[in-house]
Parts: sequence; C-alpha cells; structure tokens
Amino acid sequence: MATVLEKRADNQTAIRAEHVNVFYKNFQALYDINLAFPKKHVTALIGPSGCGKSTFLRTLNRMNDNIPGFRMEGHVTIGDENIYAPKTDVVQLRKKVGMVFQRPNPFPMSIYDNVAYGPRIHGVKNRHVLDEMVERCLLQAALWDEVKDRLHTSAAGLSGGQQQRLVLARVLAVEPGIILMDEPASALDPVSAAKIEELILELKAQYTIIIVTHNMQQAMRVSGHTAFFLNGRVVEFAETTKMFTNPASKQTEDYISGRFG
Ligand SMILES: Nc1ncnc2c1ncn2[C@@H]1O[C@H](COP(=O)(O)OP(=O)(O)OP(=O)(O)O)[C@@H](O)[C@H]1O
Repeated sequence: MATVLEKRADNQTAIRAEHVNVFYKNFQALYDINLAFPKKHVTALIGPSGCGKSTFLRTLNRMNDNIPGFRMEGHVTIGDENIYAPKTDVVQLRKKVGMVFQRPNPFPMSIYDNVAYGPRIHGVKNRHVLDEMVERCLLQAALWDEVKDRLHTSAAGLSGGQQQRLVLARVLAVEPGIILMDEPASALDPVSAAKIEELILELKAQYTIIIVTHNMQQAMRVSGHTAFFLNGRVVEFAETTKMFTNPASKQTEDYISGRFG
C-alpha cells in the first residue's frame, strides 16, 4: 500500500522539504519550511545574513547531522524516500545530492585523482573507464583545455576559479541528480564567477541546482525560481522574474530593493 509520502511524490519535483524545523540546541534556525524544487531547474535561495539559507541547504543532504545540538523535524524527500529515515545510507545520499561550497576545497591530491575520487569510492577501478570519466567531467566543468596537459599535478597549483571548477567536476563525477551550491562564486574574481554562472546555466539541462546567493543579479541571471528567507522562514517562493518585478510581499520588496540586509 502506498504511504502518504509516496502519494505526494510527483515526477516534476527533484527534492521536497515538508514542515522542516531546525534547531541548534535551544535556538530555532528554521520554521516550518515547505519547498518543492523542480527537476532540471535552478532555484536560488536569497535573504539577509543569518536568515537560515545555508542551514536549509545543508539540510537537503544531511550536512548538518554532525553539528552538536542540531535537531531537525519534518521530512525531506527525494521521490518517495525520506532522506532522514533511519535506514538512509548517507554516503549514497551524498552521491545523489552533491555540494559545492563558497571556498573551493580540492583534495590535496592530483587534478585527476580529485575527479576520480568519488567513482573510485563507489567501486570503479578500470583505468580506461576512469580516464573517460575524468575527461568528460572536466569538459563539462569547462576545465579540460586548461588542465589536460597537467592532470597528474597537484590541484593546489590551480587558481581559485579553476579549483572551483575542479570541485564541480568532482561533484559531477558521481552523477548526482541534485547539486547544492552555497555561494559558489562569491570568493572568486569576476571572470571566474562569470564562468561558474555560465556553467550553472549549461548544467541545468541535466541537473537540479539549488544555489544560495547574496547577489541579486546572479539570482536573476541563473535561476528560474527564488525563495526569499527571513528570520528562518520562507517569506516568498516564486518565479524569479515575478519575484524581482512584482514581489508579493512587502518584506521581499524591501530586501530586493536594498532597504535591508
Ligand atoms: N553550528 C551552529 N550552531 C549554532 N547556531 C548556528 C550554527 N550554524 C548556524 N547557526 C545560526 O543559525 C542561524 C542561521 O544561520 P545560517 O548560516 O543558516 O544563515 P545564512 O542565511 O546562511 O547566513 P549567511 O548568509 O551569513 O551565510 C544563524 O542565527 C546562525 O547564527
């Protein structure tokens, strides 16, 4: 018999949060968040500092689990699977839901080994298969031409922008359906940031992307939908063009017009 959650699953939604409350010890960081993220689509999370955007993003692949005092109520589902169910294998979950952080965090190993890392962990050993995978992911991350002659040199020798594209290639190598990005371009120079934006626009044909950004122009350029967070609540969730031209809430209007935050 289908469970309530199975009945709610639909083909258009990649990941869904229902009645999500998050606490750090006695402090409540998120209040009753209900959001459904469309497949193969970019959704931006915006809002002033401390409103809970990163906490929420990290809730979607259980990155908060090990923070002392973290407690979560509600459901996060991918299809009909509740990712907080006791039987969930977190390693498998993170294969489905990849993450890119603000600061590029390549592993202290070669460029090749960074990209091959995930597939190797998941059991891929064949050198030919790995070679193909590394090339494909570096091409997808628009880094191949810059590194193809130095694949076996340290990733630490790359520029910040190249490192961030390498991290993206590493995420792509485990073939996640969903990619979480926490201000992925904010620590980069403008040219590198523009490359990341271009990549986001290309990748959305294949991936569901959820991006936290402080940059309104960036949200407008890359996202189809935007959620505006304030004090741990979602004030408004709408098509990005609608939110930026005709926000439903006065608080959204004040934020996007720079009156606070
Ligand atoms: N590990 C933690 N322990 C306790 N409180 C935390 C922890 N992480 C975040 N918080 C608190 O939860 C609230 C939401 O923080 P969060 O980092 O999610 O906000 P944010 O909107 O992403 O902020 P920013 O834009 O500055 O990154 C803040 O009040 C923050 O101080």
